[in-house]
Amino acid sequence: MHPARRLELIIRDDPAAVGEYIGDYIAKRITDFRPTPDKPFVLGLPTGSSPIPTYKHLIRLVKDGKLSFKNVVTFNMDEYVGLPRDHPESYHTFMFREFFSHVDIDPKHVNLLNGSAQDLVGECNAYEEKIRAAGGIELFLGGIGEDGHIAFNEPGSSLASRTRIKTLAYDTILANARFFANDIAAVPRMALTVGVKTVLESREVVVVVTGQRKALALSMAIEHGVNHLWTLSALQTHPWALIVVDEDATAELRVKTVKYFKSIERVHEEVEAARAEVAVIGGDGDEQQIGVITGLSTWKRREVASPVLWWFALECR
Ligand SMILES: N[C@@H]1[C@@H](O)[C@H](O)[C@@H](COP(=O)(O)O)O[C@@H]1O
Repeated sequence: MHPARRLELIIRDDPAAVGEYIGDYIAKRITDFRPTPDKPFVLGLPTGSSPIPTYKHLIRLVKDGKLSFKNVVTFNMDEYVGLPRDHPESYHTFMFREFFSHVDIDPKHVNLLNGSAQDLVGECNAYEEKIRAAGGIELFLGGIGEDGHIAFNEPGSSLASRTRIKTLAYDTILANARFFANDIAAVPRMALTVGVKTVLESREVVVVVTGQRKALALSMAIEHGVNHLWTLSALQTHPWALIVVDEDATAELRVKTVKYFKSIERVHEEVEAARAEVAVIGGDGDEQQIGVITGLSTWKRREVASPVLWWFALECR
């Protein structure tokens, strides 16, 4: 399948529906990839409350025998500096509590930055190297902060940044105080984070954005230019990016933007349904012919057999 060369926005009613959508999406990517021990699927993962419904859905799929993480290698986005690994709010603890302990992943395949490493710079450089050695990240799932940061790439982060130590913005410290019994003083001031460039280098990026408090960040990221003050906006330069949001997160978007992305999804679904009913046979390029295995009449009934849609079906297969 070709990367779709676009930034796509999918809107669902609520966080649970967003989690289901992303969970199914990731499950399909992993299954289609047919990972093996020699060719594992490399998945980037976030923390935060937004991805929890996705983790819940993925766990359900594994428990139902529909998905396996046996041949999946993961890299997490970030970790606080100075919190011991076993601290209840470390991202290491979060990931095992919310996800890894409930699926069939080999703990040896789990990679998290160590925010207590003696040499933090060395830790960051080694992490980048490890990602490279794993063949790069196939799909990076991300969340965002209210200030539009992806991972811990706070406003002003270079869009060419790589894994490094990052001082947290005061807004982020305030937002994360809820995980530290609302004690602002207890929130770490620094973190290790993959860079914007690290995320952009993954072959596909999927971002979850839910809740009205993320609405301005979503608008700044997709309706305005690429800007280091809203680091999620860098996704506009990625060839294969998907943002999945709930209705609340669309509060600051223009009606026109929402309608546009909803219409794109509708047409895409029509094309997907039609594609499922045809197969492509024959030579290359101009000689390529479309052979209908089933459902030509369905195509005709739907009146979607226009040259543009045929082209699209071919292009996206
Ligand atoms: N470093 C993490 C981000 O990776 C995450 O996206 C963000 C959002 O958290 P939540 O989903 O709880 O709003 O929290 C932290 O800042």
